[in-house]
Amino acid sequence: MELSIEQLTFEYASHPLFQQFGLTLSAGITWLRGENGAGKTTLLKLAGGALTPHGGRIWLDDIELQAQPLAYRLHCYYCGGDTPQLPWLTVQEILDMHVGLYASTDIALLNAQLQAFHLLPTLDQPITTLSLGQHKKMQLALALSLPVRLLLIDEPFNGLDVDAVAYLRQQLAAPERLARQTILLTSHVDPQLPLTQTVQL
Ligand SMILES: Nc1ncnc2c1ncn2[C@@H]1O[C@H](COP(=O)(O)OP(=O)(O)OP(=O)(O)O)[C@@H](O)[C@H]1O
Repeated sequence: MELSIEQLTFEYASHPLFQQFGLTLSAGITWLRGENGAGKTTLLKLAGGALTPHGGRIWLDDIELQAQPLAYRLHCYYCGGDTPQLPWLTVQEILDMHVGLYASTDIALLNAQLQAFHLLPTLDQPITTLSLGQHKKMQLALALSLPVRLLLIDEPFNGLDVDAVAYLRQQLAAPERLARQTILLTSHVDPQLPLTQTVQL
């Protein structure tokens, strides 16, 4: 598994953020560092196909994002902690939607992750009624279950209780996961995970 970003150019109206930016990531965890406003979240969104580059190319193995956007997206999951996009759905309906999109999802694994994050009692709640930490946990339960090659996680530990932080560290550090997934995460504190590399923006 390899994420390859070539000559990436991207700017917001008043912020030229990336100019001819390049990055290659292999399997395992990459810690993306940088001060507030450096562009970490923007880079995750670009790599996840949630923002469109103004120049350059992004590949996941042999799938180019711009050329095969749907195929690319089916191999990656962006875990951003953003507010829900479909606020009228319940937690279960959000989960079902993801299971429908990512066809070979292991449902038993997803249920185990939901149980570990104490989310099973929330399944019938409207997604908007989850607390910040519960919403993060729902996204992380999906991140840890979906059969994707690329995981993009913005500030994985923000808003989590102590037990959830420990559980997430153990799950992310599992050797079989590190062998099969490319994980790009941002964190302002040392994530205390086995790292393949650190990238400073
Ligand atoms: N939609 C937008 N329109 C205009 N500017 C934006 C937009 N989103 C982000 N920016 C600006 O782009 C820059 C990078 O933002 P980004 O969220 O990627 O930074 P970050 O490194 O993740 O920051 P933090 O550590 O604070 O989360 C910031 O200066 C931000 O104000």
